[in-house]
Amino acid sequence: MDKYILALDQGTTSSRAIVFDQQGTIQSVAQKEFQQLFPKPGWVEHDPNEIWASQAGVAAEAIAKIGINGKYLAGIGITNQRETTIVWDRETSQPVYNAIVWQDRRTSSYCDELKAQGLSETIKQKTGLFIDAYFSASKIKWILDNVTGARAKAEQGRLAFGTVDTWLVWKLTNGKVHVTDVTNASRTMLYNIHTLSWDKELLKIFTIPESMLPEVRSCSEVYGETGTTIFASKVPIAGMAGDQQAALFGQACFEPGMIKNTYGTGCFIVANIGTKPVVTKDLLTTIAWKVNSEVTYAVEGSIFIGGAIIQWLRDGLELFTSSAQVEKIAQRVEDSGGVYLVPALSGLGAPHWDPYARGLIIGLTRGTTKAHISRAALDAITFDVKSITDCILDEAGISFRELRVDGGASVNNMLMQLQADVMDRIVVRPKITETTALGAAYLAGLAVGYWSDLAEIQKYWKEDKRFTPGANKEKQQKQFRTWKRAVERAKNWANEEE
Ligand SMILES: Nc1ncnc2c1ncn2[C@@H]1O[C@H](COP(=O)(O)OP(=O)(O)O)[C@@H](O)[C@H]1O
Ligand SMILES: O=P(O)(O)OC[C@H](O)CO
Repeated sequence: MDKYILALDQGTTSSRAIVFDQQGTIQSVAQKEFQQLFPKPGWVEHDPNEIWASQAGVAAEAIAKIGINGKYLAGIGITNQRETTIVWDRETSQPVYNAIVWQDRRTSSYCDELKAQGLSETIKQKTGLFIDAYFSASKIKWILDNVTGARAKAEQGRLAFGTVDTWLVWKLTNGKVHVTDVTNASRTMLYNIHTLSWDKELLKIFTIPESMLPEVRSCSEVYGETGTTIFASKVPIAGMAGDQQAALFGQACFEPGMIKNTYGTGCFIVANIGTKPVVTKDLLTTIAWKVNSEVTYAVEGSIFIGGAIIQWLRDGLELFTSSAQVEKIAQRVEDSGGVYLVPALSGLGAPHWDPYARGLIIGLTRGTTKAHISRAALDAITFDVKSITDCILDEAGISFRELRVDGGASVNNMLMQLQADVMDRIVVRPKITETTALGAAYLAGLAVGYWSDLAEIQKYWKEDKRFTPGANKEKQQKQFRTWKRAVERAKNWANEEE
C-alpha cells in the first residue's frame, strides 16, 4: 500500500486534517470548528485543550476515512494560526490561561506605551514587525502579569510558551519536544530575523524569561515522533510553518517576486523576497521558510477582516443565509451605487496599523439596497488587498505579473474579477485551494524523502481559473481612490474624545 502525508491545519475557527498522496492530491479531509471565546470587548480566546482535542480528533478521522493508520503515513506536517499565544506548566501540560488569539486587542494600550518610549524603529529593525497587539510578545507578558503565580513559576523555569505549532508538537510527543519553527518564531516579536535567534534585548523589554521559549528549528526536518495513541504507530513530525507562509509554499511561490493572497477570515498577502530581509515602511518583513539551511524572507500585508466581512453581513446584518449568496446578490446591481464600506471591525492592519479604527459604511441614500452593501463589501476586500499590493510595488519594488489566490472566499468568481480589475493584474486560482495544508505537507514530505526537491513540487501546482483585468478596471480604480477617503474617516474612531 502507498504511503501518504498528513497535514494538520490548525486555523482560527477550525481544526482541519488533510491526507495527501504523492501527486499532492487530497485523499481525505476532516474538519471541526471549535469555540471562540469573547470574554470582554476586543478580547478573543481559545481553550488550548479544545484546540488539541479537535486537532487530534480530525487527525484520527481523516486517516480512518481512507482506512489507514500511522504505518501508512510517511510524515506529518503542521501549520497553524500564527501569533496565538499559549503558556503551560511543563510538569502537568496544563495551560495556565486560555490561548490569547492573534485578533485579541487587550494589549493595545501597552503597545502604545512602547511606541511612546520610542521603540518602534528598534523593534521593526530587529523583528520586521510593527508594535501591535497582534503579535505574541505583549500577550505572553499579559499572562505573566495577570495570572496569579505565573511570573514566579516562569522565572523558576516551570512554564513553557508556545504558538499553536509548538503546543501541538508538545501534545503529539507527550511533552517530550518543545520546538517551534523560524516562521512562527518570526511572529512573536521576540525573534531577531537577521541573527536568527531569540533577542535578549527584546526579552528584557517584554520581561519574558528565556527559559519559557521553545527551540527554533527549520520548517522541514524531523522534530520528533508522535506517540502511538492516535496513529497506532510512531509517525515522524517533519514539517512546520505558520499558515500564511505554508500557503506561500503550497502555492509554489519559490522565486523572489512571486506573491499570493489567502482570502480567509482575514486576507494575508505574502511576497517572496529571496534571501535578504528587506525592511519596508508599511509592510511586515517575515521569514517565509527555512529549508535545507537556507532562509527565504517575505514581505506581508496582514488584513484582519477579509472574508469575515461577508460573514458579518450574513450573521450580523442577516442580509443572506450563506456566504456564497453574496455573489448573486451583489450581481443584481451594476456597482455599489456610491456606497463604500471600510471593514475595520477589529481596527486596521497593514498598511495603516490603527487599532482604534472602526468599521464604516458611507454614501447611503434612500436608494441603497442590500445588493449595494453586498457589492460595497466585495469591493472593500479587493480595495484592502490593492492597498497592500501597491505597497509591495512601491516599497519592496516587486512588480508582480500575477497574484496567486486561495482561501475560502477565493471561490467567489466575482470577487476575483473585481480584484484583477482594481489591481490591473492577473489573478490565478489553483486547482487545489487548500494550499496551507498542502504547504505543510510538502515541507514534511521533503524532510522524509517523500518528495525530492522544489522542482518536483513545482510540477504539481495546477491552474484552475485565471481572471484578466477587464472593461471595468478604470471604474474600479477610480472607486478605490474614493474608498481611501472613507478609510481616513474610519481611522482613530475609538480613540477620539467626545
Ligand atoms: N463565496 C464566498 N464569497 C465571499 N466570501 C466567502 C465565500 N465563501 C466563504 N467566504 C468567506 O470566507 C471565509 C472562510 O474562509 P476560510 O479559508 O475557511 O477561513 P479561515 O481559514 O480563516 O477560517 C469566511 O469568512 C466566509 O465568510
Ligand atoms: O487561521 P487563519 O487562516 O485565519 O490565519 C490566521 C493568521 O495566521 C493570523 O496571522
